[in-house]
Amino acid sequence: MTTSPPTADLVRRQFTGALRRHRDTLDLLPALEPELARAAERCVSALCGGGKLLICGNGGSAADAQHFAAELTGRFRRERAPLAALALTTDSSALTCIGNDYDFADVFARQVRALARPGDVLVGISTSGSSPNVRRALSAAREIGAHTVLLSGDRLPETPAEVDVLLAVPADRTAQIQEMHILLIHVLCETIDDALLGVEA
Ligand SMILES: O=C(CO)[C@@H](O)[C@H](O)[C@H](O)[C@H](O)COP(=O)(O)O
Ligand SMILES: [Zn+2]
Repeated sequence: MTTSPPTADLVRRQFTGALRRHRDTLDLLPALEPELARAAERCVSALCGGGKLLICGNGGSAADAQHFAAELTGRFRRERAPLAALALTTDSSALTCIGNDYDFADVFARQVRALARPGDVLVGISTSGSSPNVRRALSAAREIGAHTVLLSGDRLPETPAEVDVLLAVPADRTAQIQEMHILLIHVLCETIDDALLGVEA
């Protein structure tokens, strides 16, 4: 099979679309910024109080969950102590055992029941907002007394009952929502670092 390079037209459309979605998200900031602040505040209070962040998602969002956790256990931009964050997507033994013996919809919720404590934060990442394993994880976290944050797109009609903070980006295609999610995740990382280290002059 031969492959042809992308046409200039396709590349231009992709970049123009991405710019438009960034602009749309910027326009939504009056609504989004308070939610981002609430999400960051819950993360900081968990981390400062001896708690942790648990993060989950499927496919590309599993990669985003790992990316987010690594920014915290490693470092984001500035030097600081490692922060307690764990992606629930990385333990193939837990994922296959729970998926095989129980249900794939329980792969994150069961880990949440094992690991989450009151005051922790469960961050669910789902472009549809409706993946059963992410939604069950949020419900399990809520039952335990952990805070719940959901990153999604614009397909949810309303904030699910089990979600404290909804960060919904104005896009409806999975890949495009993911592109905005990684921006929000980096904004959260910067906000967390500012709270812990002080705002840079
Ligand atoms: O990355 C992509 C598409 O860009 C896919 O791997 C995508 O993440 C998967 O289809 C997921 O299963 C979608 O789940 P969700 O975002 O709706 O929760
Ligand atoms: Zn993707």
